[in-house]
Amino acid sequence: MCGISGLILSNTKGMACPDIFESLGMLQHRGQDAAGIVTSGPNGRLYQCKGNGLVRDIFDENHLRPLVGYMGVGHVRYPTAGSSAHAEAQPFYVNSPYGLVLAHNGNLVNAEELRHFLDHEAHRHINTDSDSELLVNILANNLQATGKFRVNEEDLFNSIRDLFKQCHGGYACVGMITAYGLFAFRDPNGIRPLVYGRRQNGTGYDYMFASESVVLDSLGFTDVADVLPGEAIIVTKHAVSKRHLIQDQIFSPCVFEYVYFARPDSIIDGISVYKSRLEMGEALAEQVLRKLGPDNDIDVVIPVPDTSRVSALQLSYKLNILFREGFIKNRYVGRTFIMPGQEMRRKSVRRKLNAMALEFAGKNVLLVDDSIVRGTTSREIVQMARDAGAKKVYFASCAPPIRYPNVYGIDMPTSAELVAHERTEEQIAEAIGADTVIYQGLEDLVRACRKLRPDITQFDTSVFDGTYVAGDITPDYLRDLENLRNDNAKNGGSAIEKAPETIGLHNSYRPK
Ligand SMILES: O=P(O)(O)OC[C@H]1O[C@H](OP(=O)(O)OP(=O)(O)O)[C@H](O)[C@@H]1O
Ligand SMILES: NC(=O)CC[C@H](N)C(=O)O
Ligand SMILES: [Mg+2]
Repeated sequence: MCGISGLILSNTKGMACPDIFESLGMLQHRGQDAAGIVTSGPNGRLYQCKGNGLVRDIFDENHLRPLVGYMGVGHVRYPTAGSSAHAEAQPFYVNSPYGLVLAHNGNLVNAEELRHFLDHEAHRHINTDSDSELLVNILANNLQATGKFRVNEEDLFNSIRDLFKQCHGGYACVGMITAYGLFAFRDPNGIRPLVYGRRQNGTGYDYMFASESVVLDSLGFTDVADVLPGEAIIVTKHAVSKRHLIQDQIFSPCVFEYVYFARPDSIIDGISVYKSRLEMGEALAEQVLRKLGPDNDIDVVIPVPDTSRVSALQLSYKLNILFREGFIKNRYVGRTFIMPGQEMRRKSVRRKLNAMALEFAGKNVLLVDDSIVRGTTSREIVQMARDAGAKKVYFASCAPPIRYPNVYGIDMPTSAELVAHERTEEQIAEAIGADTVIYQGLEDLVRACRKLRPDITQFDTSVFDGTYVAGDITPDYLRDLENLRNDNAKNGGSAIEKAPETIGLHNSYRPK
């Protein structure tokens, strides 16, 4: 689940890069593998800095100063296609036509078909295995077909409309065309989130797009709204234009944004992530009562930091059982689920969380997490609770059992890696070492999210029910994906994939 942002200032002599840099820091929880910024400076020159690492690893003052220009695009990456190579760090650039830059959050499910088309029919060279490079080339090819010397609004809208028909899957994108303007669009099902807002600056307005509203709040943008599914927005020095380009798809935002990905202080598609998590806690409390009964023997409710905190607090309130922070999080260790490789994820849980014996010794504890995916966290956590002296360990999850791969931008390509795959709740409890597991029901989860937007009739819930809203997801497709992206396959990257340099634009990043 990458994070994207784009900014165009009203003052064409200003520098967009400091705010884009700030935005990436606020989106870091969406991708920890790579970060990048491309700006459009004087005389239509593009400047980029991108590479593998956290935002703070990639950018310092020396890297930011050369990123001149009043307009730019930023990205933090969590790979879901291709590899973690430097060359796949975003934003992506293609020179023809016009000088085009794109940052992508999501995942395409017809990448092979697009790759074939770009090779055989469009005759475009694709230099990496990234699906985002395909996306930017499809857009470039559509623009090229207009045959115009300079881009205009109508041609850009038409090219994006065609892209909506060609590209299947999840994609929220922010891009720019040199010396022209910034643009953004969101896939016809609106699977991945994207918001925008404006900020008064002298006599004009700055415009910013971002994956999450927290960016816009913090940087002083107002009039925040969602880019709608199938909508494209173009912002130039002179005008802001919106167009709804495709209407026949069912809006299906990803429910996992509310469960785990997004920051609680973001509002996505009109739904406060924080409030949805309170609702999840409330509904999960009912499940606990159903499974363990009102006369249960739970002594204390303990959240698994960080994401589950909001829900766990509400659950304990509803159950009228003491809430305690039994696990202390090392604030310098990032999110474990989005780390590459199982060994790294497993070790990180121990480095990240430490159990305080005084909250566990001799007690029956109910641990609450937002989700159980591979079971990496829960397995370690349950053992840590037992080592700290817990008598019984119940484990409750704010999300239902995750049994199916994700194909729209969450790196869960392999059902066999999921702890709930082909296991009953009893078997899951055994696998993670808990006395009992308690899961949220899918209907309750959807209800928790819909409460503030009852008009959203459908969410992408594919990881829970195997129903895929976009693209033709056949068993063969899932089998190929599994072979390509299971943990073992990913660990065998080639020397070229790991090469430190990217080709293309002047790159101010130098590995330290
Ligand atoms: O079953 P698993 O494969 O372990 O995945 C699920 C866990 O991973 C996530 O935590 P993460 O550490 O990524 O982020 P957080 O600090 O925001 O909770 C999530 O919140 C669960 O705790
Ligand atoms: N998580 C994402 O949004 C990933 C974007 C894109 N598929 C990549 O792998 O770079
Ligand atoms: Mg967690």
